[in-house]
Amino acid sequence: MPVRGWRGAGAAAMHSTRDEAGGCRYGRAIMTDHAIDPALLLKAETLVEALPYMQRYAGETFVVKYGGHAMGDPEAARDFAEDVVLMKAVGINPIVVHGGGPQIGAMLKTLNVETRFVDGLRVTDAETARVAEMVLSGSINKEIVSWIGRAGGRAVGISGKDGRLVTAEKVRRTQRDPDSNIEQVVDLGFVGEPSDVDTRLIETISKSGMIPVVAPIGVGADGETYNINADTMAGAIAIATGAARLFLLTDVPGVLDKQKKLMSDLSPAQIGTLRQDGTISGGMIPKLETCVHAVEGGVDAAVILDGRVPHAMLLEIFTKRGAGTLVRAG
Ligand SMILES: Nc1ncnc2c1ncn2[C@@H]1O[C@H](COP(=O)(O)OP(=O)(O)O)[C@@H](O)[C@H]1O
Ligand SMILES: CC(=O)N[C@@H](CCC(=O)OP(=O)(O)O)C(=O)O
Repeated sequence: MPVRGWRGAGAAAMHSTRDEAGGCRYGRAIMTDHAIDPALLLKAETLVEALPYMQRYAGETFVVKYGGHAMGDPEAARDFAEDVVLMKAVGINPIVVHGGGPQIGAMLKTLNVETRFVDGLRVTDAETARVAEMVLSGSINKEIVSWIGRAGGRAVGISGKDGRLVTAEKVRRTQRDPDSNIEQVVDLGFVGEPSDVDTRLIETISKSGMIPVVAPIGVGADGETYNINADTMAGAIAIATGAARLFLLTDVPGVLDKQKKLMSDLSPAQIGTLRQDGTISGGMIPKLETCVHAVEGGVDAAVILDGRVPHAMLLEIFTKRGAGTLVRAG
């Protein structure tokens, strides 16, 4: 199945058929005696260009991860909410999973709690877990619900704890000591990874015409609260819901190579190399691990997109002018 308009043979065929049948509609219209505002005609063209994509994606689930770095600007948040509401209006089932790393960092700073990351994951003691849940499930989750409401949609804000959506287990990481070269276990505290996803609650919300907005907090087998990287959470939900797409919105144009040039397509094998040669670091590590996991788990494609670009998702889904880094299984 073609995954992007501008790379998909199917979409190209649809466009050429339309051109052969009707010529350029904009060109044809200005041949008449009635002058029609060209800007309006361009708008109509854009809608017609979107039609085959709307038809193709109706009924599909798209998981959208909205990163903390992409959230800062109110205009970007409004654009993001409009994109999600538009997707729902044309029959796609969007599920929003949000981050909030910078916002958790700011709150920890206010509270004078030190924080550090290992491979893009925040080391989380009991106090940090409490703050992370407060910021993610409390303020950020409800803010996104409000933005979607303002854009004319209906959203329900939940975390992985609700309806036991995400059961988590403790992440176990090892790191090689640079001096001794010995592999050592690193204790990240209450950092979890999804071990089970029960999709019933999000399916109920989606089927009722509403948009689920999920905070990346999970619950352990004994009821402990786990702080989960939001990319990891989004990937697990995308696999469990059989999503066709996973969008990861962040604050860079996509994955950049060592010369800072955008890498527009990546396979899981190439991603392994990027990690080994140090091209990717920090938050990009869990992001790309998630993309690999998702496409190997059945998601058609995962795309890392610049959330600062107005309507980045609409351009990616409904036009030939998508951008970002697209990951597909080998
Ligand atoms: N090769 C790379 N290309 C692009 N970004 C990279 C790369 N390596 C590391 N990064 C970092 O990854 C960050 C995105 O991850 P993260 O900070 O977790 O964002 P978010 O909060 O949106 O999930 C970028 O801002 C950038 O600093
Ligand atoms: C374990 C872990 O690192 N959890 C993340 C959860 C939020 C997140 O992932 O937010 P972004 O997507 O904005 O980075 C954290 O505490 O920052």
